[in-house]
Amino acid sequence: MPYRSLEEYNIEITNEVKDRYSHIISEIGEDVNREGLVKTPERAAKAMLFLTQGYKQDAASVLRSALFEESYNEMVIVKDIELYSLCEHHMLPFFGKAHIAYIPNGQIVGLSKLPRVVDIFARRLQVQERLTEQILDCINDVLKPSGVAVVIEAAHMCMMMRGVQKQNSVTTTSGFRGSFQQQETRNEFLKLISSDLSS
Ligand SMILES: Nc1nc2c(ncn2[C@@H]2O[C@H](COP(=O)(O)OP(=O)(O)OP(=O)(O)O)[C@@H](O)[C@H]2O)c(=O)[nH]1
Ligand SMILES: [Zn+2]
Repeated sequence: MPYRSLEEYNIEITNEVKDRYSHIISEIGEDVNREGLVKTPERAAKAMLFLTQGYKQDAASVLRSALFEESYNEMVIVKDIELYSLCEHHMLPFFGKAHIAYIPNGQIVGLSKLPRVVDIFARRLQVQERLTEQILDCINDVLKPSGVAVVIEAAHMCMMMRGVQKQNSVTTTSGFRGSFQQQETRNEFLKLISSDLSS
């Protein structure tokens, strides 16, 4: 296969996806040549490729890029990280918040890298359970902390706009490794993520 630059590759993929969106728009009974829809297949293709860009990103190397040796060994919590993902069953959004904690074991990570890891795994076709575990495992494998915990609370559009049509249900998933498997540590984390410092 001839060499293609990343830019050429992206243009090619965008065009492929765009053609398929054109077809879908026709199939649902719309006129793809109508003024408001002329650019829609391209916009939709770019949006879908943006929302699934996580396949091309390596969460572990993002974490590895900002590790610092420190003796701090208390709980570090980054809570209320907003997330947007796509459910793999309907390709409809699910969205909400992730809360992450870890207890360092000789090294800390740049704080911004935790939300970056959330985005990398969220920007794929997902189920909430696997998303939770992938974030957890990635942090555990790279930081090798004394413990790590992840809680995700999310609303699923496939349960709101269609199907069972429940507007207010929120799904919570969680995962705990190392010292978070102890009741006391886990409870401290759960208490801290449910507290609102501004009130
Ligand atoms: N466990 C889990 N299920 C999910 C997630 N996102 C969507 N689902 C569910 O995936 C299931 C797919 O079930 P199916 O019966 O094959 O699909 P369906 O006929 O469209 O189901 P309904 O949504 O009940 O209409 C549904 O129950 C969805 O609610 C997720 O992140 N985790
Ligand atoms: Zn779904």
